[in-house]
Amino acid sequence: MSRVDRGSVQVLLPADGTEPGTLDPRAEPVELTVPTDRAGTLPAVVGDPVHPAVGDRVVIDGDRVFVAPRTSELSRDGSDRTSLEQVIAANVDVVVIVEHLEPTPSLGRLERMLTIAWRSGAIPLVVLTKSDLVSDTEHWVGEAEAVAPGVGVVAVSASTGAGLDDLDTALAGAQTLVLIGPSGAGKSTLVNALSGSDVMITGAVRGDGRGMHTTTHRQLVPLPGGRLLIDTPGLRSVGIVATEEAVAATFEDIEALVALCRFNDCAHEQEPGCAVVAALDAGELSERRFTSWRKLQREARRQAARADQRVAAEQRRQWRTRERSSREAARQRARR
Ligand SMILES: Nc1nc2c(ncn2[C@@H]2O[C@H](COP(=O)(O)OP(=O)(O)OP(=O)(O)O)[C@@H](O)[C@H]2O)c(=O)[nH]1
Ligand SMILES: [Zn+2]
Repeated sequence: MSRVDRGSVQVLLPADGTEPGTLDPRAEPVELTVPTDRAGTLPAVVGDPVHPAVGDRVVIDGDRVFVAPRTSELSRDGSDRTSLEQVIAANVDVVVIVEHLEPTPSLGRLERMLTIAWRSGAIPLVVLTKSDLVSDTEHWVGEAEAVAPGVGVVAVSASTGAGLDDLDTALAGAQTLVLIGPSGAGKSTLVNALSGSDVMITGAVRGDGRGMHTTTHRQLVPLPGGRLLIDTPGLRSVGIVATEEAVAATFEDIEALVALCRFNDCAHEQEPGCAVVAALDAGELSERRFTSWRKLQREARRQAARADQRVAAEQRRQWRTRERSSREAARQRARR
């Protein structure tokens, strides 16, 4: 699925003669517009109808289109009361976390983006950009590796081409990518470098006298080598949708310490036998990382509580509706 709009979605079909299930960027794929139902959903291969997202794969049976089960979901916090989370990209293999080396990278932001990535079910990869502008690239690669245990870290420069081969190697086997990162980190530049052409002329708006229309910008871009890049507007403003599990995955090192604390319910403050405080005292764990862990944990808990509240509110609403209709039914029975 290459584009999701209100009322319809665009599905890219492989051009004739290309391998089924792949999109060759040289062969112009066939685009199919599929209307959604009034609730904005499409039937799924398995289970309830789903709100389609860019990256969804479909199964076509005659003139019916079904959404295939997803391998991963990148979500943001739903803004309305009916959706707790809004899926903005589906079936992403690798979340490329883009952070600039100049200005100085933010390790806290890396941790935040790692939590988003782990939450999605995709594999994160950290890319430090603009290495041509700094002389301490190796230092920052080390820092990034320390905050991202088990995650690949690559430094690149789109200007000189340094590191682009390493990036290509690190992406081997990844079919569908998204790039997240702060504005100006060099995401669009990186995509153009990966694709060898300017594929990222995005968000163009055209006026034709009858109001403004955004030109059909493809939200899924086929890259050379059979890769797909998802670039939806929602991604640009992706807030954190954290869970405690995703935070734990991001701070694996601290979780390992927590397991060593003497008390199961250790708050890592004054307790005797606290392995976290011991690591802080020994300088093996930085205050910065400890504070960042605490902060993201608090956010995850707050989000879970908010989600619970919304579920409860929705249940109350459904209960009131049911109650009203059973009262109505009782009244009609009484009239007869
Ligand atoms: N020197 C240098 N400049 C770069 C490099 N990569 C990107 N830039 C510059 O950084 C600026 C921002 O790059 P973009 O690719 O537009 O950044 P972005 O992450 O897509 O930004 P948003 O679209 O705002 O999210 C541009 O002026 C680029 O030319 C690099 O490797 N080296
Ligand atoms: Zn402890």
